[in-house]
Amino acid sequence: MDIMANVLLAAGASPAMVHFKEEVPEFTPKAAAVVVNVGTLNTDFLEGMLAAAEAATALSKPWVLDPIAMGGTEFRSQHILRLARMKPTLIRGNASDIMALNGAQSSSKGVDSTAKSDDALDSAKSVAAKIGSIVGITGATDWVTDGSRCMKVQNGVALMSKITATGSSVTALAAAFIAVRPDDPLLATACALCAFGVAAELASTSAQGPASLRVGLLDALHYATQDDMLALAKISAGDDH
Ligand SMILES: Nc1ncnc2c1ncn2[C@@H]1O[C@H](COP(=O)(O)OP(=O)(O)OP(=O)(O)O)[C@@H](O)[C@H]1O
Ligand SMILES: Cc1ncsc1CCO
Ligand SMILES: [Mg+2]
Repeated sequence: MDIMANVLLAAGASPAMVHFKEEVPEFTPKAAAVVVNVGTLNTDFLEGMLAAAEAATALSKPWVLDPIAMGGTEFRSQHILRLARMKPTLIRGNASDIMALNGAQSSSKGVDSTAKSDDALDSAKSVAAKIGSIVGITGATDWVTDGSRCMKVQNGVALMSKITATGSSVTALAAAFIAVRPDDPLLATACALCAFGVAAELASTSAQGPASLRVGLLDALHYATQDDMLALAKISAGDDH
C-alpha cells in the first residue's frame, strides 16, 4: 500500500486507500478509477472489494484487478475468479498469476512468478477473450492484450523484481493512466508499464540495490520529463516474441 500510493503521488495522480465496505458507496463516485488488489486478502477486505467493483461498474468507471497469487489457496482463487467475472477494465498480473487465471496449475513461488511473461501471452489472450477485459502481464517483457490486439513493452530493469509490490504499483499506475484515456485502456496500460519501466531505468544508473532503486524509482517518476520518456520508451504493437 505504501509504495502503490507513493508511485501514484509521484506520477501526479491522487491515491486514496479505502477498504471499508461502508465507505464504498460514498467514495467510489469521487474516484476516477478503482483498483482492487487481493494481495493481503481477508473477508473484510473482500466485502469492500466486491462492493467497489460493483459500484465502479454501476457508475461506468474504470476498475482494475490485480490477481496476486492466483492459485495460491482455494479461498483466494475462488474470490479472484468471482472478481474477474465482474469484468474489470484491466487485469494485470505476473505470468504465474495470469496462467493460473486461465486454469493452469499454479506455478508460483509464493507471490512471485516462476514463468516467463512470453509464455503467459496465450493465457492472457484467452482470459481477455473469455472475460472481455484487457489483460496485462509483467516480467522481463510486459504484454498487454484485449484478446486480439497486443502491445509489447520492453522497459524496466531486473532488480525491480526484488522490490515488493512493484507489480501492484504498476497496476495502480495503469488505473491512473486509464482514468486519463478511458477510450483506449489497452494503450493507456502499455503507456503506464512503459513509464514505470523507464523510471526504473533512470533510477538504476545510481541505485546500489533494491532499497535505493525503490527510492530512485519514486524520484524518477516525479522528475522524468516527456522527453526522457520518449527517448527511452520501448513499446511496440503486435505479438511477435
Ligand atoms: N527481468 C525484468 N526486467 C525488467 N523489468 C522487470 C523484470 N521483472 C519484473 N520487471 C518489472 O517489474 C515490475 C513488476 O513486475 P512483476 O512481474 O515482478 O510483478 P509482480 O510479480 O506482480 O509484482 P509484486 O508481486 O511485487 O507486486 C513491472 O513493471 C515489470 O515490468
Ligand atoms: C509479498 C506480498 N504478499 C502478499 S501481497 C505481497 C506484495 C506483492 O505481491
Ligand atoms: Mg514480482
